[in-house]
Amino acid sequence: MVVDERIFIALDFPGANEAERLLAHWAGTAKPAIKVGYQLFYAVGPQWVAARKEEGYTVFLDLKLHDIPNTVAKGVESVSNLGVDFLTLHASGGRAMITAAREMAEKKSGAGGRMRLLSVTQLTSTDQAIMNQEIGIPGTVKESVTHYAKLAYEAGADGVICSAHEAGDVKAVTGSHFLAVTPGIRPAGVTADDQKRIMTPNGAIQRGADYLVVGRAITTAADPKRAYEAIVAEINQG
Ligand SMILES: O=C(O)c1cc(=O)[nH]c(=O)n1[C@@H]1O[C@H](COP(=O)(O)O)[C@@H](O)[C@H]1O
Repeated sequence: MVVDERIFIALDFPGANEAERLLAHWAGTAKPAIKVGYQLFYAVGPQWVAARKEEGYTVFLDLKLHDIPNTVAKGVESVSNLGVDFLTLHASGGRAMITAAREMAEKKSGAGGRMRLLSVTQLTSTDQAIMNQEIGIPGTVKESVTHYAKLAYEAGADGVICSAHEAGDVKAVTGSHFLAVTPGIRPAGVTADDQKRIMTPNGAIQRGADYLVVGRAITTAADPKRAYEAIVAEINQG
């Protein structure tokens, strides 16, 4: 069984039973990288997450922190104790908030290294009309994403969450090592659901994405492992 560290499976489930049933498909094989969002986190708590780390999973904790710098730093302090690999925070929280998070992540770095911080730019469920008319940000989505990417880069984040459409633009205004992590992944023939800025797995890699976040295309498939393996095969085709 092949796993690919570039794919994070979004464990968007109501509880531990559902999440563990999904992970059981990989029992006895290499472990896929997982993303725990707040639906699962609020249900199962930090101990469940720490236990997955102890089992050897690469864990991306998607809590999308957004608050005053001191509060976010304290949140990062607590999350750092879990040993997770990645944590999200909103770039729209501003420079001081992101820098406070980075400083705390550094202070708390241990033998396993430092937790990496990913700043959310414009959600992949947002298109230009929503951004302009509802959120009140003028211009194009690309302009907003690159603005936030530069801010996040300068403030000390390790990368951003953006759609694959902007992955190359993000690299152009930051650097090749600044991570572009892309949800909104839809293999050919899979419905977009609530996502607006979607891309196929191979299209995302071709546009410079470092990591793909894939939820329903795997978790609601009749055979989740087969769906995952098809995505691995697609991105390795090049
Ligand atoms: O931060 C995220 O992970 C995220 C940011 C974003 O802009 N869009 C987005 O879809 N996500 C997450 O990525 C996953 C996408 O799920 P699917 O649309 O089912 O593949 C969900 O867990 C979302 O919370």
